[in-house]
Amino acid sequence: MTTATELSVEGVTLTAGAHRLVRDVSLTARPGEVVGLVGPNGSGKSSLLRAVYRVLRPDAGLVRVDGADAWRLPPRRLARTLAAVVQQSAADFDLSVRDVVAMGRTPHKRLLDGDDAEDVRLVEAALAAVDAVDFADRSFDRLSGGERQRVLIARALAQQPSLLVLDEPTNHLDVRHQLDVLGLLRRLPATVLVALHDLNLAAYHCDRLYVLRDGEVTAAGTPVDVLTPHLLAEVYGVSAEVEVHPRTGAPHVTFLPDAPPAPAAPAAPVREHAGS
Ligand SMILES: Nc1ncnc2c1ncn2[C@@H]1O[C@H](COP(=O)(O)OP(=O)(O)OP(=O)(O)O)[C@@H](O)[C@H]1O
Repeated sequence: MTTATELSVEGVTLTAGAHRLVRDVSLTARPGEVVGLVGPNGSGKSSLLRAVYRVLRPDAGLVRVDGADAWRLPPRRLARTLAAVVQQSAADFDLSVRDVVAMGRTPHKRLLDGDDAEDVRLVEAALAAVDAVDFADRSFDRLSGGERQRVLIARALAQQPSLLVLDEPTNHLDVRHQLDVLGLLRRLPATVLVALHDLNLAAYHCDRLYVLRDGEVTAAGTPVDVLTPHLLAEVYGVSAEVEVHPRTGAPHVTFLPDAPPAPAAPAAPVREHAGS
């Protein structure tokens, strides 16, 4: 893997037709950090990630990758830096699992180059990293949702990115593979930006979190600073207790069945805490 990359999103606004998806969002992910993007359904997480991996062009603002405007970089150069694991669409690969993972090597090769020994080694290592060796020869199309998700993560690993962007990578995964995948992300010598719904996984595995609400950043900071009962009531409308777990040292959220207290004040401004 190459040296980790710095990602900087500066005042990004995204629209689709008349619909504003994200407004004036700024965030940074420093080299080697795992930064989580959390927020309710429809808050703009996937849209923001699409701007980062260059599918949805910002109407305003910049996405910088090691200082360079990501939208002006040659696509191949960006693909050598950034890999994305996006929400799965319908099956679209009539390929074996190993072939799908090998596609991750494409940005590092010239047209018509075959796989060399290093490509083969990296593909096998990526398959092993997500526990997919046993089904490497099967058709991707016939895998379960969780197996497919792991293969798509392996493809991103084979790409050897220095910046990895993932949209709900734990979707479909059983608890063992959720922990394995997020643990793996932490150990990568890459910068990671990951959208997650599971706040306890986010709390444990992310260095910092950004909370999106209605397309804007409403809070940012370390998990312990951000994941407060007040924020959870305000942003998600849920009642919760938050304790620092004695074994993990990370905040642990317990959701309670009762309604949250009525918010005392209108939406809070962005709170960037120390260390963010
Ligand atoms: N192309 C589009 N045209 C119109 N509206 C869109 C488009 N893409 C997304 N939206 C809307 O923008 C909002 C943000 O969507 P987005 O997928 O970014 O949210 P999200 O936070 O990732 O949600 P989820 O947690 O449900 O995956 C939603 O209300 C969505 O319906």
